[in-house]
Amino acid sequence: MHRLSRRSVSAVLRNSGARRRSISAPISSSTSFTHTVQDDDSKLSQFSSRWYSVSTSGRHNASKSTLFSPHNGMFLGKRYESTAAASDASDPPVEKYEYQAEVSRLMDLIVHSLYSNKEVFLRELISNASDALDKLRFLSVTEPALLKDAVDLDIRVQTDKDKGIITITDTGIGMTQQELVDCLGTIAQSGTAKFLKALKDSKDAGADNNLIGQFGVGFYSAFLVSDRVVVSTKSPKSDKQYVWEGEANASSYTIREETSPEKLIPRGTRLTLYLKRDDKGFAHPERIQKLVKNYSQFVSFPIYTWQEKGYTKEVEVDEDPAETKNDGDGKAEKKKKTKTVVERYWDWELTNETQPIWLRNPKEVTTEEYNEFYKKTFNEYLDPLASSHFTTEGEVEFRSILYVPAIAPTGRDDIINPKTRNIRLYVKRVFISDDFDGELFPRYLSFVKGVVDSNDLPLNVSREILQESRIVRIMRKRLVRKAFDMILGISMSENREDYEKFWENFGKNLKLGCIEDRENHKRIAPLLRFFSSQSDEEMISLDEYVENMKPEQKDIYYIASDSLTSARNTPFLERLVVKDFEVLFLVDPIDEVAIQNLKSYKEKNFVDISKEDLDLGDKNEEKEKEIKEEFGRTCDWIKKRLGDKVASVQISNRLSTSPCVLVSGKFGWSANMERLMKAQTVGDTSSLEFMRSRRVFEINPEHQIIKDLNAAYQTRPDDEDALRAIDLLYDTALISSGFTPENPAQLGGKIYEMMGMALSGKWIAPILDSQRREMGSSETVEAEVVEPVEVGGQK
Ligand SMILES: Nc1ncnc2c1ncn2[C@@H]1O[C@H](COP(=O)(O)OP(=O)(O)OP(=O)(O)O)[C@@H](O)[C@H]1O
Repeated sequence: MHRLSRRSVSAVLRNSGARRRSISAPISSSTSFTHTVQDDDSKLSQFSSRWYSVSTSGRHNASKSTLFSPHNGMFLGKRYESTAAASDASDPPVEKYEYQAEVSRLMDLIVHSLYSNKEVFLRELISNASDALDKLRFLSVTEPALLKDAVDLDIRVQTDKDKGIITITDTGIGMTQQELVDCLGTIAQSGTAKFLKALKDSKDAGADNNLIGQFGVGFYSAFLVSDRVVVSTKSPKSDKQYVWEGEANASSYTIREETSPEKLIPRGTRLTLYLKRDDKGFAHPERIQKLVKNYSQFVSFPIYTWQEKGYTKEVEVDEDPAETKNDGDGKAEKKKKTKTVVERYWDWELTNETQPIWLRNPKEVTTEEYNEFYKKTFNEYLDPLASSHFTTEGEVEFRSILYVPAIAPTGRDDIINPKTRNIRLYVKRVFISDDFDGELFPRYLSFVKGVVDSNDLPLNVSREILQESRIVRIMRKRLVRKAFDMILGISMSENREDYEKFWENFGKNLKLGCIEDRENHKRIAPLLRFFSSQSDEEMISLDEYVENMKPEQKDIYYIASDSLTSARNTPFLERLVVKDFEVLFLVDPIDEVAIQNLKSYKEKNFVDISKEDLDLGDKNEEKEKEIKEEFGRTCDWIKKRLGDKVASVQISNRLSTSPCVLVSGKFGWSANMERLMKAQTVGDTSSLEFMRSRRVFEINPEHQIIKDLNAAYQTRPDDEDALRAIDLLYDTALISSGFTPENPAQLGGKIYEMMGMALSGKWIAPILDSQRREMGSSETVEAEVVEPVEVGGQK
């Protein structure tokens, strides 16, 4: 589908007279009358005072007239008809025009500002040339006669380093006399106008940005490096060729007809830049070649640069009479001598790749070519894991090749650094930028590399434009979708190792995506991988988990832990293992938050098995009632002893071998989360305290210790040993459930105390007995009972 290029659109805008001054009389000719201009545009008015002062200065003995566009009456500038030119009857008249006030201002800025990135001038001018060729190509579809001159569509850059001149010639659409005035004397709603606005804003904000580097300023960037610019142009719409001439610092320009036969061109535009003294270095052929390669490598028309070449050849050299041999017959044998010389000549050299790989038909590009392009463009030494080449059409059109690198950059910080320069944006094959901050890809996908070439964005797209543009938002959506398709492709590859490699390098990014990109949960979830209670050596996908679910299983279970070993051994697993329910092991600190953000997968909720109210689908209400009757009061007794340390004490349905476990509140933090939060908390710990008080102490009524405690409550509820056993049970459950004890030394003390009680002279008593027997005494010697040690003020 053919589309009008952005520049044609900007020309339309320019001609529409939007934001122009109001004109109060009908206009019949472009030059016929003077007119009072009223500036009702506040933005323009800041420049207009200069305009009026210039227009009334009248340096020349010239007749003045105000120019309006014949198409729409738009104000274009003022024209002086030079009397000097008119005096020579053989020369066509040179017409002198004032720049529109904004152009003067812009040129003034360009000339008087010290911009470091001057070299962008070439990119801008080549891009104008490429646009002119695009426009011609587009129009020739309906008007084939436009191509009747049979000249190739190309761009040629010639340099004269001695004189400091650069000539850029294209065979594009050219400009008529009127277009020269419209286009090179005025600024409409183009990027250049935005540039001026941004410049004003940045000045207001006190910033001194290198705005030309960011924006480009179209044609006027020629004055970054030139004192004088001559534009000689021939439009197929006109029989005549016109020459526009402007100087840096001047407030006016001239237009005349080209009459020298040797300067006539069949079609297109020739720009001659007379470089400033300090910028003559740009006229070195090698430098120009380098700039073309750097900035305009993928312009879709051939760009030739004028280069010196050489070839070697053998030439005969004058023979030395001393070396002439006599063959004995008296005849002298002439010995021919040659030498190798380098013959130098100048010729055009193709300097860009005319067909960027992304413009080619994907069916015709080999994997090797994609990989080569990737390595060359991104300075990579490994082939990518995957690539995707696509075109989008419709609302927004762009072409792109995306890649998933084989490895993550070294230094983990880089992984979620959006400023990775991984996406190179082109607008109509002109390289625009690779310096993005999440505009084209969310930061969690910033590892994806690639090129994006849009026809819909303005060439001088700035970060601000990118952030605000609806086009960019649509592009971003599509790019993200394509990136996911590409990753899904790796995950479905027969070679499981590929995805393992991907996961190892970029798994964290996808988990971050679960947290940051709700919109794409459906795309991210199938790509996640975890170890599980039934697969702790090979990670599984959520699909594999769901496939492996038992018929009576409703939810997807998980436990978050700091290591596989502790996940494997957690008491929370016990009943699930008995029931053969698989449990995901979330051992990466980010896992738990990621899963909590997902909430469910394929309509199955994620359930943390370390939290209150775990329902394993096997409730037996009668049995529960029975147990409650038997242990209910014991629970209350334990709660009384533990006080505020726990929210409640309940009978567990998740234990089989452990006596008890400490469960997090339904909406509280798991042990894992508590540990992570603790590591990050500085200062106020009130939320930690609160979460702690929400824990639930669950007891296993089948366990002997609990049965003993139940008996203790019924017989001697005040027994010190029983109460100490409750304390120790709590502390032990704290550790085995993954929490950190608040006072490890005190816990140590309690353990020693219990050990003392348990052993109570088990090995020493027989020794004492035998000693006594040896001494012949019949007295029984009491084994020394270890007294409880007081630790931290508590026995
Ligand atoms: N080589 C060329 N051939 C034909 N027309 C040209 C050429 N160079 C410039 N023009 C005309 O001059 C106009 C102004 O060019 P300029 O580069 O200043 O602005 P732009 O390309 O429209 O917008 P931007 O400010 O975004 O670059 C162009 O829109 C185009 O119509």
